[in-house]
Amino acid sequence: MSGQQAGAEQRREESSAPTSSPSRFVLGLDVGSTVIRCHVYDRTARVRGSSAQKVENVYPQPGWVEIDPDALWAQFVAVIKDAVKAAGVQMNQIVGLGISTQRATFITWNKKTGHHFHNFISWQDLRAAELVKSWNNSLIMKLLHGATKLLHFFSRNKVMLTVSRFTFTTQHVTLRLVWILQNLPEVKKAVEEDNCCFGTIDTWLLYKLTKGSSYATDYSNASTTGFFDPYAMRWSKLIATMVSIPFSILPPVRDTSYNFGSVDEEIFGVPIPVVALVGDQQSAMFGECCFETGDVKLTMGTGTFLDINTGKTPQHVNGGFYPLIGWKIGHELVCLAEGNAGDTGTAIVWAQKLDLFTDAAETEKMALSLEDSEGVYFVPSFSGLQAPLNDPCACASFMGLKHSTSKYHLVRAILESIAFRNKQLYDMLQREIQIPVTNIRADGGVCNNAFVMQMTSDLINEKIDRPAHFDMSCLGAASLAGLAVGFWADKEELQKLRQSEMVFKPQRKWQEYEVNMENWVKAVKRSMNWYNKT
Ligand SMILES: Nc1ncnc2c1ncn2[C@@H]1O[C@H](COP(=O)(O)OP(=O)(O)O)[C@@H](O)[C@H]1O
Ligand SMILES: O=P(O)(O)OC[C@H](O)CO
Repeated sequence: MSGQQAGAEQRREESSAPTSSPSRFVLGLDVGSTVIRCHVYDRTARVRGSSAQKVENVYPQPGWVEIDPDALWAQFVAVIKDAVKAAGVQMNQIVGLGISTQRATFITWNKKTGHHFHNFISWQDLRAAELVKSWNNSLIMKLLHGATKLLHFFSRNKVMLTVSRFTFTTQHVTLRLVWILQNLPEVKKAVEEDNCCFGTIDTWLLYKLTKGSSYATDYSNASTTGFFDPYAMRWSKLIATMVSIPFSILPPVRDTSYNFGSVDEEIFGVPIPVVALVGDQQSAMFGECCFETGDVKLTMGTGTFLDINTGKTPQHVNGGFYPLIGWKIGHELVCLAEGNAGDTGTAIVWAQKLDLFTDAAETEKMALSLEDSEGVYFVPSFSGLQAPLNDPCACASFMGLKHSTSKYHLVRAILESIAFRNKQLYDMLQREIQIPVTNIRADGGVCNNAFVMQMTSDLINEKIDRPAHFDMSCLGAASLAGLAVGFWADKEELQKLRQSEMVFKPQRKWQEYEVNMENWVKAVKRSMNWYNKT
């Protein structure tokens, strides 16, 4: 049954329901890299109850980042129960569940027993760095690039242009999955016996929630794996064949707002329909109501993700920004182009662990208490540097430390580095995407920070709108779920419900930052290729 069909049924049910029937709500969940949270939304999109827990990443070796699936499952169930309790409502008042997830974090499990073969391998994990390097320098890639460049020259076909510029990254699932297939004998054996399931977090949660009766992902999540073809809208035969990923382990891909099946009654006591699966950045885009071509959102959570709505067709790859499926709802297909920086909130969390402050909220005042960072620069690169530099071997570093450097300077340098990365990404967007930017909307935990917001607005010389609630991934998932069950009629209704808290306007000319930014770029360059030398 499609999301729209489910919606029609729900609307029918509501119109015949007695007026005294209890209020209904939808749940929006976001499984982030730092926090897993659930909000209970009413019809006005107001949050009626919430719950959140910190996600515990596991670091078994330098550069490896994993999540224990059993711990994640326990947290997922707990935040739902706690949020519903906090809202003071009953589980049977929940008409739909929408799940937004960190993308490209994956797991494999035994098809017969449902037992996982290993922890989730996070999108931040660098174990495939060597594979990435050797594939990108391989003869096959050179031949592929050469052949498609030639084909593009004669045909002007944009798909050929995209393939001619395609490179692997550690953030893609592709070569991390290849690493698992090559290094875990148990997985290899299961694949040979056709007993292996692959899934990103959404797929695995759906499988767990439905006790194995539903196995699927959605287009937005699939498009972030690195081996999905957004032009043909199916798993990429070319990439899967090239790196030997067996098709037999991949889930079917469905619409984003869709009836994926109901939660097994044993879990929450009632069978709640799972009616949206969506990648967190695409979800934030939907929650921000970035529905029109040219709408931009800037999410600053664990990482920074800058996305632009590019309309119905995927953009060709031009270096840094990559094409993604935003969402598919029936005949409506929205594509995005995205650029990212891997370490944003991670830098804040790291500094907090060092006791530079006790609460992230303090960082804003600490930064504002100084005129400048006194020539101290921070390079936010715990998981390498993404576009435009694309260096998985870059190190995180402070440069320009002096006897007079205090923790305040360090904190200010960290916040400035986030704004500098935003400027780098925005410049890249303007260079690569030939679509005029309409609105820019920010979200994610770090957008709480007015220092980072103002400096970003100054640097890019644009207004940036901050919503009343920053958990746009939760709201997006809830919105997509709500549309599927007729809780909300259409996107126009959602647009009317959107609340802006503040608009940051440029106050200083970007040239005032020019010298600082140049010095920061110098620091970034000096941090590059570090782990190759040591
Ligand atoms: N006022 C603040 N200033 C700077 N960082 C903040 C502030 N409030 C929250 N954060 C950071 O936001 C991050 C969490 O953002 P969130 O969007 O919830 O992450 P994710 O969805 O990736 O799990 C954390 O690293 C936290 O330290
Ligand atoms: O955990 P987040 O919210 O920073 O998002 C992670 C991204 O989805 C990775 O692609």
